[in-house]
Amino acid sequence: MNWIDNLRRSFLDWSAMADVLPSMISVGLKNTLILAAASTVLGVVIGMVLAVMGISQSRWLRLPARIYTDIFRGLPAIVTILIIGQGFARIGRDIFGPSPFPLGILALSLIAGAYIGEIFRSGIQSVERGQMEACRALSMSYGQGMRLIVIPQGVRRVLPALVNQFIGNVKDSSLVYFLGLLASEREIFRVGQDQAVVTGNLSPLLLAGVFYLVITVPLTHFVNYIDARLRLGKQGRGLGPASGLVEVSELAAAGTYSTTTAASEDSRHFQGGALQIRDLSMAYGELDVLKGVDLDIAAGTVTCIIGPSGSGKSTLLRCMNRLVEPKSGDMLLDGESILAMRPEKLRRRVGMVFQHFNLFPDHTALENVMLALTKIKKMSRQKARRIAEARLADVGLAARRDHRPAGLSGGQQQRVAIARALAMDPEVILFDEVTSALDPELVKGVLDLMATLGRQGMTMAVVTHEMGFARRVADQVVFMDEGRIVEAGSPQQIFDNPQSERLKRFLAEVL
Ligand SMILES: Nc1ncnc2c1ncn2[C@@H]1O[C@H](COP(=O)(O)OP(=O)(O)OP(=O)(O)O)[C@@H](O)[C@H]1O
Repeated sequence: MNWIDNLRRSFLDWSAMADVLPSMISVGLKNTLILAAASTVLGVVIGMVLAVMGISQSRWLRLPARIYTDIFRGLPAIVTILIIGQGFARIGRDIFGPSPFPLGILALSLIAGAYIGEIFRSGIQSVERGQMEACRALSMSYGQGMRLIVIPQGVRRVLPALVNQFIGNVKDSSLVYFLGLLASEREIFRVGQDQAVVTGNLSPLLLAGVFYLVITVPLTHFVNYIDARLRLGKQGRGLGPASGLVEVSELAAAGTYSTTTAASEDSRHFQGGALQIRDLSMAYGELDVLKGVDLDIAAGTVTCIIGPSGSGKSTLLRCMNRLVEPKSGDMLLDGESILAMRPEKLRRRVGMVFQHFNLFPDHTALENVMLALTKIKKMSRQKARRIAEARLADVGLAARRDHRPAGLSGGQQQRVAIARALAMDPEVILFDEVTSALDPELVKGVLDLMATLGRQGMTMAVVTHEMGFARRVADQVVFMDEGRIVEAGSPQQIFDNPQSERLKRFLAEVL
């Protein structure tokens, strides 16, 4: 078997491998890691700048980012390395001395930056819009929302892709030998190749290949593990997924909120604010969505807004905390014009709970509730923690405070969202179809909690399809159609004695 011997001599010459091993480790491995790590770090900086420019509103920021990316992604790596490494050799010598090593790192960084910028951009843009809305509803500015929630979440999503980029840099570092590195600067490939020439066989190169795999393969598995941990977080042991019955009993056990008792037995009392809406109109472009809405919501009362899909219910709610801006009209909160307030200041007083919860997935239940307290209200962590724990206990989730949203049922997530809004101590809470995304058996827990808040004097505007809830809990029911309030009155007036044809038809369909 002559050819087997040939192969063995070419690739498995153990003594040639043993000879090259020390310099492979002390020179090659070290330099490859320096090249790859430095160019990844620099590439991350360049990439983050490119990503922020790339998603900017300004064309003059987007355009240069686009051109940069197209150029450095389009050119073969070796061309960039030679152009930078040799074309700028003189300047490089003046700045860095005789070694071409720093220019090699720079060239690799410029290439990596173009890819990393695209990775970051797609990561940031893949974060659901609801996350930024939740930030704004918690009275964060756009910049704070980006910095605290959207960018970290986007970056976490692309962590595996970033590690792939590091792996790419490990491999691309083999190209900088073209620049004529000094002997002490040779990377893995160059050490292997030089020794292959000396021994006349490919075993040192095979060893170089093994070294590359030793770096890259464990890294891939490690990042997958980290990714899974970040996503799921630390899950409490022994607390499995909850059924609807468990959810209701969680609330009953919470003590402060009882699900069945009358107002006198509820221990808390909120100081709800009063809302007045005057001739409010709003349009999305050409589409008139609200057409002169007038509505009074007395302090400490529950107003349920019902109506067919597309009638403008959510838009009316979103005007009240200025997630969208009306075209004309005004809204008053305790007599003060909402439109004259700074939106961030308004949103401290008017909280919001969304259909899809919009919890921050990388944060535990406790951290979700604490975040705005520490970052917006500037409370100490201790104080914020105390308040957050109390609000989570109020909604029956003391035992699940260390869970991330992914480890909670929809009903529990929604109760965390309510605790998060309550923790800001608002005067009004807006509820936008908060049970529509829940499995039927989880709806009751959330509605019971809302009913209790209503009895405790929180001013609530509730867009809902739950007619039973509206009838049982609302002080006032408002029926909207085609951007107008068609009828408003007590639940008895609306459900038992509807006046307009449109409301009669609507009730016939939904009841
Ligand atoms: N961001 C937006 N851009 C453009 N049009 C929008 C936007 N949001 C809502 N609309 C449109 O405005 C109208 C009112 O929407 P809105 O969500 O307020 O209605 P709704 O009564 O809450 O309906 P639903 O019960 O289906 O949520 C609809 O025709 C909708 O398509």
